Amino acid sequence: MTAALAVQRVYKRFGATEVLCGVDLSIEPGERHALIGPNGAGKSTLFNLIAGGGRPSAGRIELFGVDITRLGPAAVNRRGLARSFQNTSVFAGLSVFDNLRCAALFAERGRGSRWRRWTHARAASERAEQVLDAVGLGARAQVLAGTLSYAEQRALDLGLALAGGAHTLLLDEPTAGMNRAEAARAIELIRSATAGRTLLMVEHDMDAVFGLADRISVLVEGRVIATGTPAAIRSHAAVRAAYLGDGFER
Ligand SMILES: Nc1ncnc2c1ncn2[C@@H]1O[C@H](COP(=O)(O)OP(=O)(O)OP(=O)(O)O)[C@@H](O)[C@H]1O
Repeated sequence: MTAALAVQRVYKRFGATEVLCGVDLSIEPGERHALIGPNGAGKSTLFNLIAGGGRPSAGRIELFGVDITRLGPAAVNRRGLARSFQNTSVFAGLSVFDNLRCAALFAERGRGSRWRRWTHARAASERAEQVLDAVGLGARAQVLAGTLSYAEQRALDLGLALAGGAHTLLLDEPTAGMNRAEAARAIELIRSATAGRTLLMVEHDMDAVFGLADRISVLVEGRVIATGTPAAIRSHAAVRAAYLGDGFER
């Protein structure tokens, strides 16, 4: 089967510093994959490269078999990969619904006849309605996005990626800055709203990682030292030594 996302022998150097040293990752369509590792391991650098925010020094990145190594962020996004940021990217002055409609319109942006543009506008509104419910913001549709709570803004941010039609999502610390109850709700929301899509997330919260991921890769000093199911990673001696610690019993 063609991988949804394939990272092949990827290196990244900044000057004399080698931050990524031959990273391989293969993520199946529909898989939820978490990337964990200590601070400075290179997780954000790898995310940037996948999303088109930089070029690897060497190696190749494929999205559903298509080489995206040298594409910029907009071109990668057009091919169905969306990245959500810790700093949410919602339009504060627009309503929740209009945020979602804009994302859907942008994805549906139609050229051609007036009739075709009208049908695109209608399809965008319908998609916005669907996503609104999927991310649990149905009751907040007409509220200005800037007045949402932080957790709601993260939900809307996820909604923007879904409304844009992304089949592959990169989530950057989706529960960062949330209390335990908010984080637990966010995990459930991500699980239900992204069903059937491919997910790669960087996350430090081990409840979120072990609760959501089908497989986990552990990055240490620019190298993937282990990839496996949560159970395999939990009991992996090198992972425990390098990252989880011996007190980790979840
Ligand atoms: N543009 C850059 N120029 C030079 N060094 C960089 C650059 N970007 C990142 N680095 C270095 O690369 C290393 C990896 O950083 P990165 O942010 O990818 O790690 P991380 O695993 O995401 O860490 P954290 O969990 O703290 O976010 C760090 O030592 C960082 O200082």
